[in-house]
Amino acid sequence: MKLLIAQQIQKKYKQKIIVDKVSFKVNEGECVGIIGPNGAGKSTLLKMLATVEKPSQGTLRFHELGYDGNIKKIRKKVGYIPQDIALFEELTVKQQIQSWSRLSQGKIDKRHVDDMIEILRLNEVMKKRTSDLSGGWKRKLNLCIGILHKPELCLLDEPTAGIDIAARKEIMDWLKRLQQQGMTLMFISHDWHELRALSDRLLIVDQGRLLFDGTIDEMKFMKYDDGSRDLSNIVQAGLEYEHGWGR
Ligand SMILES: Nc1ncnc2c1ncn2[C@@H]1O[C@H](COP(=O)(O)OP(=O)(O)OP(=O)(O)O)[C@@H](O)[C@H]1O
Repeated sequence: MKLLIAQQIQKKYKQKIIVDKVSFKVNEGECVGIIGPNGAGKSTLLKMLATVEKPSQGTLRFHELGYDGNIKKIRKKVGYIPQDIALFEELTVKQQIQSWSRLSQGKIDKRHVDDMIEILRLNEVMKKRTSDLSGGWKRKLNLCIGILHKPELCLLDEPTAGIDIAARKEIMDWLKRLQQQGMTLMFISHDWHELRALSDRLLIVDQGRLLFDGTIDEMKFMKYDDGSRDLSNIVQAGLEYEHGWGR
């Protein structure tokens, strides 16, 4: 079953095209990785899917709901975790989770929340003030808060950026657990290990365009016809990571 359908979506800031007529579909329960060079338009694409930005052109549908006129309903079903961390710094972790749960428009499933707290090991820092947490802990807390309402689709912008290997593994395990529970995931990453471990499918974005939509295994048949060095390097790195095909 299709969960999300993007048709020819475009985003312009002033006259500059940031996302250029991108179309793709996401099935229920799928995990889609998004990769591309810096400034390619990945975050802007994710923001449109999250209803944070409105496409300048094109259409987005979530199940049978068009994004136009249904933003409130869609936000209940979609979780978005941006790179920036927006937390109440003066609250303890426990208060933070309680406050965001109260602010949530949907019903909170306590088991889901407890499960996230456990797997992200947030119970170790429950009494700490948010302002006293390290960057990695803040990121984990931010991730937990972004999907307190147990959305059907979770959109993550570089969920493991700038954190240590142990915490990264916890986040990966947590994402796998969410996927096993049936959540549909889309995540931006620059890390082939993560993309390989989590994604069923890959979207490669460059200069606002969708250059590839398929499995990592299908990627080895990809032809570069636009001479994009950055993209070739990204694909090359992926292939080298896989089996040394690119060497
Ligand atoms: N609100 C905005 N106004 C004007 N330009 C913007 C705005 N947001 C993003 N851009 C521009 O759009 C381009 C793509 O940005 P975006 O953050 O989507 O790229 P990205 O692929 O996520 O990059 P990175 O991997 O570095 O995070 C950049 O050139 C950026 O400067």
